[in-house]
Amino acid sequence: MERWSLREVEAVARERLDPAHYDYFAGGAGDEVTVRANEAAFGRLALLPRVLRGAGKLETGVRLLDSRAAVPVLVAPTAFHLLADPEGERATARAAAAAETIMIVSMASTVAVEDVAAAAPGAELWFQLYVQPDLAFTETLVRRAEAAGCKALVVTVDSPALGLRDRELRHGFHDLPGGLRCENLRDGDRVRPIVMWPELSWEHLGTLREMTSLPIVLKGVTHPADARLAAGHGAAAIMVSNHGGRQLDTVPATIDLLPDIVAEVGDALPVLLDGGVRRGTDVLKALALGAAAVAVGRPVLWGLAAGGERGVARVLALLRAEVENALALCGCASVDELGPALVRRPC
Ligand SMILES: Cc1cc2nc3c(=O)[nH]c(=O)nc-3n(C[C@H](O)[C@H](O)[C@H](O)COP(=O)(O)O)c2cc1C
Ligand SMILES: O=C(O)C(=O)c1ccccc1
Repeated sequence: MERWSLREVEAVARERLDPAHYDYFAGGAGDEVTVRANEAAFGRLALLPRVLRGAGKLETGVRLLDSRAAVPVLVAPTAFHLLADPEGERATARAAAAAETIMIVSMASTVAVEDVAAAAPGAELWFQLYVQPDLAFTETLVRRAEAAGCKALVVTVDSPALGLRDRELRHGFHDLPGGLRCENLRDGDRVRPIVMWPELSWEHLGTLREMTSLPIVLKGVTHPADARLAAGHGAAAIMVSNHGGRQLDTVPATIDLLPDIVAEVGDALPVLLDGGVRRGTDVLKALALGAAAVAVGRPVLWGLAAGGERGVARVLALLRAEVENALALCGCASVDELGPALVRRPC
C-alpha cells in the first residue's frame, strides 16, 4: 500500500469496487452539493502558523468521554464493510486498534458487534444506533453493544428518513448482495429491516439515558439551537455532521457550522465533527475551531477496499503523519495549543 495520499487510496478503491458499491460509498443526496461543500470548505480556510515556538516533542493524543485516542481522528460509523473486503468490519477494527483510535461501529455493520470486538482485542469501540420504534428491540441492541465492550452510544439524529441518493436509485442498490446481512439486526430466525423513525424526538433521549449508563453522543447536529437542546437533555457529546452529504442536500459544510456550535455549547460538552476530512491540515482546522476530534467515513472505506486491514491502517497512518507534521509546522506541541487564531479565511 505505497500510496501517498487519501486521494490515491480512493483511486485504487474505485478500480477495485463494483461500480454500484463505489457509488453507494461515494455518493450523497440530491445534487451532492453538501458532499462537495464539506471538502471544499476546508480548502477555503487557511492556516497561519507561528514560528520560533520551540514546541519540541509532539503529543497528538486526546481523551474523549471514557476513551482515549492516540490521534484525534476517529473512524466514523459506516455501513456494509463486507462490500469492500472479505474481513469487513473485523479488518477495520484491527486497523483502528493498531492505530490506537476509536472505531464507531455502525448499527448497519455486516459483522455483528460482538464479532467485531472479538476480532480486535484492545480496540476502543463505540456503537452507533438508529433508535428503532420497537424500544424493546432497541434495548436489546444497546445491551449487546454494552456486552461487547462499547464505551459510548452514538445516536444518529439526522435520519428521520433516509436521504434520496440518486446514485443508489440509478443502480437500484437497495439490498445487500450474496448473503450479506446487517448482523446486528438479527432477531431469532429473521433479520429485521432498519427503520428510520420519523417520530424520534427529544423525549426519547430521556428513555435512552434511563436504558444505559453509557455516555450518549448525538450525531448529526447542525443547528446551534439543537446543540443547546442536546446539552440540556444530557448528551455527553455532540457530533457536528451532515452525514457526509447523504441526508439533506444543501446543508452547509460542517467546518463552516462548527464555530457557531462551539460558541453555543463548547463550554458544556465536547464537540466532534465529521464530513470532508481528507488531510491532516483539515484535522488541525477543525481542532483549532474547537472540535475535540474529527471522524472520517469514506477514507476508511477506500482504505478497506484498496487493501483490507493494511489499507485502513495506511489511511490512518497517513492522517496521523499529516497531523503530526502540520502540528510541528504550526509551532504547536499538542492539540491543546490549537486555537482559532491559527485559522484565516479566505485563502
Ligand atoms: C457508505 C456510508 C455509510 C454510512 N453509514 C452510516 C451509518 O450506518 N450510520 C451513521 O450514523 N452514519 C453513516 N454514514 C455517515 C458517516 O458516519 C459520516 O457521517 C460521513 O461519512 C462523514 O463524511 P466523510 O465520508 O466525508 O468522512 C455513512 C457514510 C457513508 C459514506
Ligand atoms: O448509508 C447510510 O448513510 C446510512 O446511514 C445507512 C442507513 C441504514 C442502513 C445502512 C446505511
